[in-house]
Amino acid sequence: MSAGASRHVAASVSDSVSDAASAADAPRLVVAVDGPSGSGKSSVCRAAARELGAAYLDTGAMYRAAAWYCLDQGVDFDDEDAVAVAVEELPLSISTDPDHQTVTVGQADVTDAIRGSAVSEAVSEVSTNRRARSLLVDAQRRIIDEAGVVVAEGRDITTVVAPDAPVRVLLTASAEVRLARRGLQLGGEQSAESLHRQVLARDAKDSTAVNFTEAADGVAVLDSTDLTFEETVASLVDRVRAVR
Ligand SMILES: Nc1ncnc2c1ncn2[C@@H]1O[C@H](COP(=O)(O)OP(=O)(O)OP(=O)(O)O)[C@@H](O)[C@H]1O
Ligand SMILES: Nc1ccn([C@H]2C[C@H](O)[C@@H](COP(=O)(O)O)O2)c(=O)n1
Repeated sequence: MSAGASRHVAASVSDSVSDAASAADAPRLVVAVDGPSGSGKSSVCRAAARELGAAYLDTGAMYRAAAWYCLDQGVDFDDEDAVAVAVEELPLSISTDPDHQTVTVGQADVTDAIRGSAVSEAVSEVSTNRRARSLLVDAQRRIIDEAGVVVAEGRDITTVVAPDAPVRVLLTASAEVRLARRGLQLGGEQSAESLHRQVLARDAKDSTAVNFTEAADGVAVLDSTDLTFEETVASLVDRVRAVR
């Protein structure tokens, strides 16, 4: 199966937002993965999707793109209605190809910009906005539906976006290990305070909107604290192959 290639720019978040488009009779399988910051969701799920020949959906990138758009439009984050309206009109397009992650807002390629500190610090203002969440959840369900076979990761995929997925996994690791991994990922020069803000403080704020610290009924825990990256990917892939 193909993970998709071309991109379509959407008129708003309510329209088509991904490159995923599967035929009605194409195989379907949703792999839902949630977990806290730095647990390895994006890297592990992207690698697993590649190995499975599946599409890959990074829902955090959608929240980040929404935050980028709010910043770009000068939206007042204290005004919940204004944030929701911005997300409603968000012209978002996201690739589901695990080999080519691209995110565009209108004509702007924001793939790199959404990883910057301005967006990282603002994104919880979007993810804790109920109307914004509801719009993005609807868009995610549409993308997943079109993708056929897809590994989707975030904070509420196992519980809200795709609670009926045949594979549902909470990917965890100890706070100490997650901080160390994020530090390494960012080049080893971040202060302890900065890492704490980017990992644990963000988790604390995001936890007020959704629960991703405990596995819901039927969700398997994959604790990667003592696993290598390759062992973690293999464990996820094995769980998918067991139901295929
Ligand atoms: N089992 C593992 N062993 C060692 N390193 C790992 C493991 N899993 C992930 N990593 C590394 O940890 C770092 C953080 O992983 P990643 O960015 O995928 O986390 P995340 O859960 O998507 O975080 P966030 O939600 O904040 O975006 C990456 O550099 C990744 O390669
Ligand atoms: N399904 C999701 C995905 C992400 N979020 C929030 C949590 C983060 O603060 C932000 C960015 O996610 P990341 O790129 O760090 O995975 O979006 C959420 O609430 N629900």
